[in-house]
Amino acid sequence: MAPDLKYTKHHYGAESDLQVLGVWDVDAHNRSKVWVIYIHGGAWRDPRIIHETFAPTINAILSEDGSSAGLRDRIAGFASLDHRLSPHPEFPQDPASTPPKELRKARHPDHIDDVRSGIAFLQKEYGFSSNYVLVGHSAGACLAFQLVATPAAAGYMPEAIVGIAGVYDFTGISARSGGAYAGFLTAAFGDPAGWDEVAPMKFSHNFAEYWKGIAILASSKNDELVDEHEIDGMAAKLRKDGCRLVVYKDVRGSHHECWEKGTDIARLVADTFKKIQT
Ligand SMILES: N[C@@H](CC(=O)c1ccccc1NC=O)C(=O)O
Repeated sequence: MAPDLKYTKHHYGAESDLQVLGVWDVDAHNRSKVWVIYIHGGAWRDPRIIHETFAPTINAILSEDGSSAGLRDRIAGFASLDHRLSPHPEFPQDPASTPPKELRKARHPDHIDDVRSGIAFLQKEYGFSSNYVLVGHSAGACLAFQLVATPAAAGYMPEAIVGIAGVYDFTGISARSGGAYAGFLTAAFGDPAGWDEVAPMKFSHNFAEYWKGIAILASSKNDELVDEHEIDGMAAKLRKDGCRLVVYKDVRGSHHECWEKGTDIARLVADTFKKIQT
């Protein structure tokens, strides 16, 4: 797992074993350098998709032969966040016998509260202010945009968000899935009547109001789980709000292949570094 970097696992919360994050130190205390922070996907509930799934991308960014040659010198470190998860019917837990810290019973806003706490923990430790690129896959991309939608996070706004295969419109994707996604969306966000209020594509406020960063949205034509409506709708919302936006639809492979391989996410991060100041 990114073998030439020092890896440390930190607990940023005491309520759940999932309130942890991983740090891969490149030049962590150099405040002129940029952090790359990852939020995994897994539909807010999949216990198999955890912060360590960022490792292939880190390796691809550090490999000098790809699109990211020379990038290492600009990077302070990599961090990857876990957050509390919602219940998953394929991984049932008995509340009577499961230790409270292991029980997956999160419901919005628990996931986003944890993302905010995790980033606050990193800020306290390393003080990088806005010198970070926030990368999110699927549900993680949704969480990244939820983060910058609230003024409470103002001190910690990222210079850029890279959203890959993101889920941004819960009502829309649930309808297009023929109801197949209603289970995990309800587990994460409760009654469908409240979904639009918390879905990034449906936010009533303007994204550019609190966040001045650049949005990079990416998708794969071969994504079997998240269709093109999600990226198109989110791009339209960000464009309407006047955000700086770049859209890439050239990610390869199935929904989960991009983080399993890491090379396409590495390329997106490298392109993002070309667009930011630091
Ligand atoms: N493996 C996941 C499914 C999943 O990740 C997913 C399925 C449909 C649309 C988006 C998904 N992931 C988003 O984070 C699960 O079954 O919980």
